[in-house]
Amino acid sequence: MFTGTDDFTTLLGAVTLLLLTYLWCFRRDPKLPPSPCRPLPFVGHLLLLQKDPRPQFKQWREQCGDLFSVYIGGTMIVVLNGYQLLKETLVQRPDDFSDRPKLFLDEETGIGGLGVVMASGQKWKEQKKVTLQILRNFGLGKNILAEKIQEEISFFADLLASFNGQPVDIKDVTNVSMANIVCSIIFGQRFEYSDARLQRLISGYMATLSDQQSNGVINFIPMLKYIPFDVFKAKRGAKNLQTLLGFLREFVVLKGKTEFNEHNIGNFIAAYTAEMNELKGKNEATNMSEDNLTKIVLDLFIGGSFSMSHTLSWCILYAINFPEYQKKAYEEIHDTVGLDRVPCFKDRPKLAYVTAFIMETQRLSSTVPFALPHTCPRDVYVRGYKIPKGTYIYPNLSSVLHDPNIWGQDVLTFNPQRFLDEDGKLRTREEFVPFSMGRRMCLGEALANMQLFLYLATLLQKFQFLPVDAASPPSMEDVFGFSASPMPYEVRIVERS
Ligand code: HEM
Repeated sequence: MFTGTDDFTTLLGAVTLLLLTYLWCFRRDPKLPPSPCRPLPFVGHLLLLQKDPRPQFKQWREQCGDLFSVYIGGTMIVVLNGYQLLKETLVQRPDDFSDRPKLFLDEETGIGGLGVVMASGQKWKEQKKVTLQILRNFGLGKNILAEKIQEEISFFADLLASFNGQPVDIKDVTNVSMANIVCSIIFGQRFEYSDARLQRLISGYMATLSDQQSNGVINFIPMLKYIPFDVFKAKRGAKNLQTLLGFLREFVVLKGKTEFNEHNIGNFIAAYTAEMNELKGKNEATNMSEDNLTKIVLDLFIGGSFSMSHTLSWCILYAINFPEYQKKAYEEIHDTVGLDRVPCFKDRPKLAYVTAFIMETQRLSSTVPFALPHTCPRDVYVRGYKIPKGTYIYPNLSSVLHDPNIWGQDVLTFNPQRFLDEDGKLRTREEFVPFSMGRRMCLGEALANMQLFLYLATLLQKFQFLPVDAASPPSMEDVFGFSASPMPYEVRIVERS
């Protein structure tokens, strides 16, 4: 029989043992980047992390410095903050900071690590180079890209006109139009907005992005995927992504085999297939394959749809909230291009205010605040701290785009003027990094710039964007998820006479 004193001693011993085990397991290597506080066993800082970590990361940067670490489960994540540090790492040491970590959902596709977005090393370099080359070729000479974009904009403008100034949720329609642009580039065809195939693609990618918010934690605590009832949407996420990939693969077969013609390579799938056939015909070493192509098609579809749709929605939201800036942009278009023809990409150098309006939208909205996760292929040292091989590294782009030391104390105010000099000429700044920095920078930057310019210039030329209730324009707060999107809002789109 134990006495009360024995019970107490046993309990005290057990607690001490647990405490020592915890301190042993979670002892800090002083060389690792500092953390805001000691992580808890099994969960790390998970319970501390807010749904929107941006304000928290700002505070932790002040507490720990530009480089800090957070733990989810036992997995360390390093957050890189500030322009100088991002330059020191992503730009000046590309071999150390350009790989991607493995992500659970990508592995579930069965073709994980292929394509561009999730690939690393030599395979990634080749696929990115080929993809960029094809897009560049489309942008040269006859400029297939500009033609496709302008064709889509004219359908989009007809749709907006059909609303007759009635309130409409702009996000629903921008989404469809942006996805259609990607379709015309990769498949060589656009769809009617009501076409079931387009709707299927859009619902597929939206489901994938929304699932990622629930199952992202599995990347750091893998055993969570075995929790019953699919609490973390692991199975659902994998199934949705498989469905989307299967559908895209049908197009790869259609455009790359069934309808393939070496002399008509005006769509991405055909151009990639022609290049692959040529290299294989010459027996040259290449990683080009149908699986890589399918994955790139997925990358372009997701990469080219959500960020573009969010950015255009932000542009229109700011236009509603700042009618004086909308007017200024319209007047510039009116005085430079006139009203008898639609703006073309060659007009861009003359439309400095419109361009500054888009840049300020991208800076303030910072739609992809943490870029995509990077990793290092070996242990590396930064500012005296060790980042072990395979660590998840998040470049905090918002910390640059919202840095008052770069942009001034009014950093959170929308003001296109900050991208113009005294003579009204465009002022580009190297700290403008919505597309990230270094080798992993967005592959679609040039396309995005052309697309955003053509959309905004054409839409402002044709329409006035007005709030539904002039006394209370829609909120400029964002919704933080995989990206930062505007809260749903309605707008009245009135044709200019
Ligand atoms: C306003 C629009 C866009 C923004 C703000 C944006 C932003 C980004 C960012 C921040 C990254 C991550 C870079 C990193 O990991 O450091 C990225 C990667 C990527 N983006 Fe974009 N993007 C946009 C439009 C597009 C478009 C139109 C496409 C293609 C049609 C595209 C395709 C990609 C691809 C394939 C990658 C992966 C690049 C790599 O891993 O090497 N993006 N983008």
